[in-house]
Amino acid sequence: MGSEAVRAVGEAADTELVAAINREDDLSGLVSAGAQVAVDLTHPDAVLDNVRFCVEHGIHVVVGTSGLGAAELEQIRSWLAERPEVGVLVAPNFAIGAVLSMRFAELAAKFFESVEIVELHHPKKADAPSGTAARTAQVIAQARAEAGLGEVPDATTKELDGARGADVDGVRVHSVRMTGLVASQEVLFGTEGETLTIRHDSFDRRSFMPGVLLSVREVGDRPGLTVGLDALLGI
Ligand SMILES: NC(=O)C1=CN([C@@H]2O[C@H](COP(=O)(O)OP(=O)(O)OC[C@H]3O[C@@H](n4cnc5c(N)ncnc54)[C@H](OP(=O)(O)O)[C@@H]3O)[C@@H](O)[C@H]2O)C=CC1
Ligand SMILES: O=C(O)C1=N[C@H](C(=O)O)C[C@H](O)C1
Repeated sequence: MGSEAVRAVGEAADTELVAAINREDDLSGLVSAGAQVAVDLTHPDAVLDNVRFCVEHGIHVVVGTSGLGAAELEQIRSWLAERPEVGVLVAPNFAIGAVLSMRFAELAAKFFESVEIVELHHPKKADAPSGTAARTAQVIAQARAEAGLGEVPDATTKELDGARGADVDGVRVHSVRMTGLVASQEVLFGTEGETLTIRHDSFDRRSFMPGVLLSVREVGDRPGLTVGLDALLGI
C-alpha cells in the first residue's frame, strides 16, 4: 500500500511527493522535506507514534492503517486538542465501493432482524477483524439501536471457540484469510422470507488510490478528527 500511495501521490498533477518514509527512517525527514500531509500505511503497532509525531509537528495525517479502536481514536483527539489547526483523517477503507457499501449497510440495518459480516483478506494481514468490518459493524449497531432493534437472534448455547465469529457491538464478524485475495466483505442481512447481501471486492491495491488522493487533497481543510470518507464523498 505504501508503494502504491507513493506512486499515486507522485503521479497526480496536483500533489507532490516530498518524502517516502520506511521503518528504518527518522520521521524528522517529514519535517525537513516540508511535508504538509503524511499518509500512514504501516502497522497497528506503529501508527499511533507516527500520528502523534505528525500532529505535534503540524502535519496533517491520513491514516489508512487499520486496527484503531475507540481508545486510539480518543488518544488522537486528545493530541489534536493541543493542535486544533491540524486534521487527521482515519479511513477504514479508501475504496469508493467499500465506502458506499458501508453506507448501504447502515441504511439497510434497521429493516433486518439478523445481520452478520464476513470479511475476506490476504493472509499477510495483521489485524482481525479488518478495520472495514469493525467500522461496518459499528455503524450497523448504531442504526439498529436508533431504530430500537434488540439483539440479533441466535439460539447458540453450545459452540466451539470462534465458531460464531467475533462480537463487534453485537454484530458477529467472521474473518477469512486466504492466498489469492486482496480485500472483500459481505454484509448479510435477514428477515422473514428474505435476505440481502451487500458485497464489495478489491481485486487490486490500485482500488484504494482514488480515496488516498481525495483524502490527501482534503485533510488540510478538515481540522480535527474525521473517521471515514463519507463526508468527503458527500454521502
Ligand atoms: N484503509 C485502507 O483502505 C487500507 C488499509 N490498509 C492497511 O494499511 C496497512 C498496511 O497494509 P499493507 O501495505 O498491506 O502492509 P505491508 O505489511 O505490506 O506494509 C506495511 C509497511 O509498514 C512497515 N512497518 C511495519 N511495522 C512497522 C513499524 N513498527 N514501524 C514502522 N514501519 C512499520 C512495513 O515495514 P517492513 O516491511 O520492514 O515490515 C511495511 O513497509 C495495514 O494496516 C492495512 O490493514 C491496507 C489496504 C487498504
Ligand atoms: O489489510 C488490508 O489489505 C486492508 N485493510 C483495510 C481493513 O482492515 O479494512 C482495508 C481493506 O480491507 C484492505
